[in-house]
Amino acid sequence: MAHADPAASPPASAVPALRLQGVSCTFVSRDAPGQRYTAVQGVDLAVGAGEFVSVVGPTGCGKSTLLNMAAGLLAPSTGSVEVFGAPLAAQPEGLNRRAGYMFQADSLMPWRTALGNVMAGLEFHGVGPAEARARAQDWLQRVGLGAFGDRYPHQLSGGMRKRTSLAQVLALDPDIILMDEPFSALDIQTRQLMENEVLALWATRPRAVLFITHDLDEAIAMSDRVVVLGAGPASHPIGEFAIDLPRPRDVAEIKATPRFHALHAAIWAVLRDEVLTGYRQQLERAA
Ligand SMILES: Nc1ncnc2c1ncn2[C@@H]1O[C@H](COP(=O)(O)OP(=O)(O)OP(=O)(O)O)[C@@H](O)[C@H]1O
Repeated sequence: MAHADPAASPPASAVPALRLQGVSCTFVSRDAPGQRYTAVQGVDLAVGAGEFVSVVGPTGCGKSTLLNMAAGLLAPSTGSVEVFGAPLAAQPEGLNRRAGYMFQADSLMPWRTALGNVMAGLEFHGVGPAEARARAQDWLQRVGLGAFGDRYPHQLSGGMRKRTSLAQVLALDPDIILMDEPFSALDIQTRQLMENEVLALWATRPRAVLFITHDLDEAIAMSDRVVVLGAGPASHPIGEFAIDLPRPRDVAEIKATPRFHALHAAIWAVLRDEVLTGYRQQLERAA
């Protein structure tokens, strides 16, 4: 019996869902408009299909810049972004259509109900109203808001609004999820609930996740891998850590384990000086 040569035709799963290769991003400087500021430089970062990867780094080091490039919202100055092996710029309008995004700020439309908000994304993607309604209702149910579909965003708590945003993203069934500090505005208990819910939903269908956070505890508790970015300018990954904690995880419980503490100590040893540098830079700019 003939066997395929694995080197000649790698399995589809070997193609990363997302790959940033030699990526840099240079802006016109905010502090001195005549000058340019290279936020990130020479960044190589891949997220496998179904892999949960967090990026941590000091404030202002370029985490959101990386995420925006992965989303296709920002074009790299040099280097390339590939989505399941296809260059991003070659995709319609350069947007990453395989990805759903969840940002720090609420992206809900205040004039639409929770159900209307979840339906809106589906309808925008061409799903008919009846199916959009059914899928939106199903996702609201799954995030625990089945009875709240008729509420407007201002009638929902911060955690409920986050759940609605999560339903909005997951209803589109993206293969990649890009999250930029999605829970940082929540109180600690609600945040832990949301983190556990995201992990539980992710476990039912693991998608590639690129998760940006300031919070090293959150990064370790959630991820398969944590990437540490150095302080800017020209920030780039300076460390990468496989998180070998067992799943399923409860984020509060996992943080009490010796392995979690060992991982935290190892990553913090790399991150600490960068955080201090980032903080110093911020003070200098403010002076
Ligand atoms: N549109 C822009 N124009 C000019 N400079 C920018 C622009 N966007 C980002 N920057 C600069 O690039 C650097 C990286 O910004 P970015 O928001 O990616 O960092 P971050 O790590 O996400 O920050 P934080 O941790 O504070 O959220 C910062 O110094 C920022 O001021």
